[in-house]
Amino acid sequence: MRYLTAGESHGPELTAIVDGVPSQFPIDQDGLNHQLYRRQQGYGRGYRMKIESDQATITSGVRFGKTLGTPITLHITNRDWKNWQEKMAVFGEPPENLAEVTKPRPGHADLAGALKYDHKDIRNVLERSSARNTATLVACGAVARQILEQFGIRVFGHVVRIGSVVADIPDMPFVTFMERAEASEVRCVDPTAEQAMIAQIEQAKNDGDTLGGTFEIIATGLPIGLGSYAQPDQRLDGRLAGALMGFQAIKGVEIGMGFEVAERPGSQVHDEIFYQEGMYQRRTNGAGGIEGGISNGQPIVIRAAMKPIPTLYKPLQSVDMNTKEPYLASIERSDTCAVPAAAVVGEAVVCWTLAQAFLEKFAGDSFGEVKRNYDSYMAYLQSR
Ligand SMILES: Cc1cc2nc3c(=O)[nH]c(=O)nc-3n(C[C@H](O)[C@H](O)[C@H](O)COP(=O)(O)O)c2cc1C
Ligand SMILES: C=C(O[C@@H]1CC(C(=O)O)=C[C@@H](OP(=O)(O)O)[C@H]1O)C(=O)O
Repeated sequence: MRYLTAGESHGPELTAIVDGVPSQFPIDQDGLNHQLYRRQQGYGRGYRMKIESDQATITSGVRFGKTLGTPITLHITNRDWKNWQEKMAVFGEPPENLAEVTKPRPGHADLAGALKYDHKDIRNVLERSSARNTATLVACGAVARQILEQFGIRVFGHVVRIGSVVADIPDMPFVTFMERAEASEVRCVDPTAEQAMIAQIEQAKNDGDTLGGTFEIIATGLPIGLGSYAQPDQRLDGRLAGALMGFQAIKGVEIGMGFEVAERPGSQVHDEIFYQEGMYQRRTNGAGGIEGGISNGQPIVIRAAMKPIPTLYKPLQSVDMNTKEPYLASIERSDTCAVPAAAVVGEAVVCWTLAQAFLEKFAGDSFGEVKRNYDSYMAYLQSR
């Protein structure tokens, strides 16, 4: 399974082509749109999220609700396009009053992108480097999620930290945990931390500043055996870390115990193996569900660190690329904090990566064939 995405932040639409989804798979369009809706929520986002109401329209690869086994095209309209038609016209001359963006924002793609692609107007960079594209990642991830759900695999994300506020993670049933995060304005399961996070976002907004944070993604119900140690690019841990660092502003990824493994002796890191009730069992999950680049049947647990939003309403020092004179960086309409949204994008890219590895292991042209391969492997595992 693979995808390509396209589209500018203020262009007419975003597009994704998803290839390799087996045939005869039922696609739930409301399910896709629900994931897009979730990405738009979260305290700290800017005015753009009030303009948009993301919906995925499918124009190929699905007939009467079921996949054909051929490429699926997904479109997401940019409602804001109507305000940008002249400035973002595909053909014709630039309008006379066009204000070019020439003062790169530290932390954004502006300077490196303008120099690399020889753009004088930084808008030509920011339109595509913008995290608006994460809507397409969520749409692709939503297709992947629907495949995983058919096999009892669930993927869920929640916010652990925003700025200096860290959530206390309570021990509670998984379903309650998910419900709590879903109901929280910052996707945080700790109500005390949630209030402190909101206060800190407000403070940053008033100060013209921005905030980052960390989120955790948990995937349950995975079979043993996704990914491989055979080649570096087949390792599931590397693929998941790459997927998370493959979208805007993610600067660090930890799996399981993460960086703590460096501090502890082996006896306090590795998960002992037991054989009980006819199966192999673990009592701990320091490995975060992956050993040797392969899923080991335990929940996969990954955390990602998001840097603060680069556009500051109280801008940082920069340089005008036309005059080389010192200037404050340009201000583009912006979010103050997008960690809750990033957690939803994180879920989506994890769904995608897991579904991709799943379909490599249980490959089939039709959904029925995938299911037969899965059932037969699960029966085989019972015999080991
Ligand atoms: C969901 C989400 C929303 C974002 N919103 C903004 C924003 O409003 N303004 C901004 O300057 N950066 C925003 N960013 C971050 C930039 O897109 C990102 O920092 C930039 O593209 C540079 O890429 P890098 O951080 O990976 O180096 C957002 C990121 C995500 C994931
Ligand atoms: C549009 C989205 O996020 C955008 C990501 C973003 C950036 O620089 O990454 C800048 C902002 O764009 P705008 O200036 O149009 O408000 C965000 O709103 C979205 O998440 O759908």
